[in-house]
Amino acid sequence: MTNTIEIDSVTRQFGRVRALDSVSFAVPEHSFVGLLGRNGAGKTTVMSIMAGQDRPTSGNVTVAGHDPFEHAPTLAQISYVRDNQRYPDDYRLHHVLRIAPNFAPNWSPEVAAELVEGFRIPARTPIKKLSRGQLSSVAIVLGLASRAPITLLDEPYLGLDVTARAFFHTVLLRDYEDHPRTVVFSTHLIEESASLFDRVVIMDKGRVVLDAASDEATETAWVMSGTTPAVTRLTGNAQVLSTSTVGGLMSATGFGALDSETRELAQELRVQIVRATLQQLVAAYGANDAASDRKEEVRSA
Ligand SMILES: Nc1ncnc2c1ncn2[C@@H]1O[C@H](COP(=O)(O)OP(=O)(O)OP(=O)(O)O)[C@@H](O)[C@H]1O
Repeated sequence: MTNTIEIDSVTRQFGRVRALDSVSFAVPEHSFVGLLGRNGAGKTTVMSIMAGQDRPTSGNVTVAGHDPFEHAPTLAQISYVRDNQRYPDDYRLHHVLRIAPNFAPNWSPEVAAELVEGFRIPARTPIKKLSRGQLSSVAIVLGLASRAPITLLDEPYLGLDVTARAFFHTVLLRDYEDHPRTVVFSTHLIEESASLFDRVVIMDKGRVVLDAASDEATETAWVMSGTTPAVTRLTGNAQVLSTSTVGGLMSATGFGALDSETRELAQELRVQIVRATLQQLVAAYGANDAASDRKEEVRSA
C-alpha cells in the first residue's frame, strides 16, 4: 500500500519546548487516521507540518511524495481545517463560498450547500460575528466540500452541538466512501469518532506511543477489575498503562495479548477482563509517564 504521508524522525523545538521528539509514522493512501492524545501532546504541531505550514527542526516529512513546505503542487492537494482560520472583516458566508472553489479544484457546490443547510449557518451575519460552533461549521464546509485528496481535520468539532456533530459524521463518511481521500483527524471526542478511524496514532509528550490499525489497538488493550491483590497478581508480568483503586478494588488498563493461563487465573480470582475502548486506551496512555518513553509494537491477540 502506498503511503500518502510519511513522517520520519521529526523533531520540532520551540525554544526550550520540544513539541515533537523523533516522531515517525505513516498515513496510508485513502486511510482515515485518528490522531489522538492529551493537550499539548503535539497533534497540532505535527498536523501543521503535514499541512506545509511549519517545518521540522530535524527529520523529514513527505506528503504525496514531496516536502510540503512551500511546494505549491502538494499544498493544492491539501485541505487543512483548524480553529484559527481568519477571514476579512466584512466577509459573509457567500464571499467564502465564492472564493473557495478557486483553491479547490474538486470543489463540490452540492456538498457545500448540504452542509450550510444542515449546520444552519446564517447567510447574512458577518463571519466575524458567528458563534464558536458556527465558525467551526464554516471551516468544515471548506474542509469537506473541497474534496481534497489529503484532508487534515484538527479539532473540527469546537463548539459544535451534538446534532451538528452527528450530521457532520454522516456527510463525512458518505462523501469519503463516494470520493475516497486520505484523512487525518484529531479530536478529544474519541468515543464519538472512534468508528471513523481505520488507524490510530496516539501521541504523548511529543512522541508517538501507539501507531496501529484501530481494530488491532482495541483488541490488544484490556481493562482488568477486581480486588487489589488479585489484579496486582494478574498484572505482574503484563504491560500496565494505568491503574486506579477505590477502596479494596483495583482497575488496571493495559496493552498486550494475555495468554490462556492468565485468563484462567482471572476466572479463579474473579477478576473481570474486558476489551478497552479507544477512549480508555488513550486515557491510559496519557496517564502513564513511562509510555511516552517507548513506542508500542502491536501484536495481534
Ligand atoms: N509556537 C509555539 N511556541 C512555543 N511552544 C509551542 C508552540 N506551538 C506549540 N507549542 C508547544 O508544543 C507542545 C505541543 O503543542 P500542540 O499544539 O501540538 O499540542 P496538541 O496535542 O495539539 O494539544 P491540544 O490537544 O491541547 O490542542 C505544547 O507544549 C505547546 O505549548
